[in-house]
Amino acid sequence: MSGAEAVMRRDFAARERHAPDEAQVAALTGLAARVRELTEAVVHTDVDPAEADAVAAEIAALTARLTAARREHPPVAALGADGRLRHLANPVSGELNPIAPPVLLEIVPDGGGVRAEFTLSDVYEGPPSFVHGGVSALILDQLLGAAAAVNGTPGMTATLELRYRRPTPHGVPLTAEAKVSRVDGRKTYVDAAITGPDGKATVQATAMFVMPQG
Ligand SMILES: CCCCC/C=C\C/C=C\C/C=C\C/C=C\CCCC(=O)SCCNC(=O)CCNC(=O)[C@H](O)C(C)(C)COP(=O)(O)OP(=O)(O)OC[C@H]1O[C@@H](n2cnc3c(N)ncnc32)[C@H](O)[C@@H]1OP(=O)(O)O
Repeated sequence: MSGAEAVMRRDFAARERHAPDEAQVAALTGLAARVRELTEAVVHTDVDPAEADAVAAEIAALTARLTAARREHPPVAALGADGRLRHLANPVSGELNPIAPPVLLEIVPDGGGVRAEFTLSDVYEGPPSFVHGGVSALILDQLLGAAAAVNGTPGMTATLELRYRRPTPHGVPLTAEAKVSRVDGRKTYVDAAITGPDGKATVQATAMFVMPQG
């Protein structure tokens, strides 16, 4: 067993024992949604410095309340009741993670890979009016990895190649799709793209995932 695999297995087992129940997931999903609204409000606010200081003090108090009962690790990915992989704390798909848009993935039937429909707010802006290229890479890495996992050949991202064809607009519906093209032993090759509302690809990606030895 490789070092990375041993660490992941040990970590996974520790987190599985402390998975949140459904009532807690529902409440924390609502909490994360409010924090996303807070992030957007912080990015756009034009309040004066005294008001910003007063709000910061209130937020610090709220953070202390949440920290009163703290998990050692974020919740682990788990199989949901519908048989889908739920990445509750994932920075792309995690409904409990305020930094995730979230981009919720659907499995395309009959080996069609995975897809997602989502809209990114200007919190994710890079160039004016457009999505940050690193955010597009993050989302694509998640879709590519999920397609490899859904194919039954999960792995760690070993290579990720991106082609930025057109700027990706924020504030409009986007689609992303990923599908396995080839499996060669422990290596899985996957293609993906983000498509704008006009149906044209804005970013195309190819990745290779390697299942750690053992
Ligand atoms: C318990 C294990 C679970 C592992 C699976 C993990 C997750 C799957 C579960 C659910 C996934 C669901 C959704 C997906 C969600 C998110 C996706 C995001 C994924 C990430 O965000 S992940 C973080 C970024 N990622 C890393 O942090 C990787 C760091 N790295 C390593 O952990 C090792 O480096 C590793 C494992 C990559 C290889 O390690 P290794 O020891 O197994 O490799 P080894 O040397 O045996 O090579 C075997 C053959 O692959 C070729 N090869 C290897 N590496 C290559 C490279 N980079 N470029 C070109 N070729 C490469 C060799 O050339 C050889 O090829 P050949 O057989 O032809 O000679």
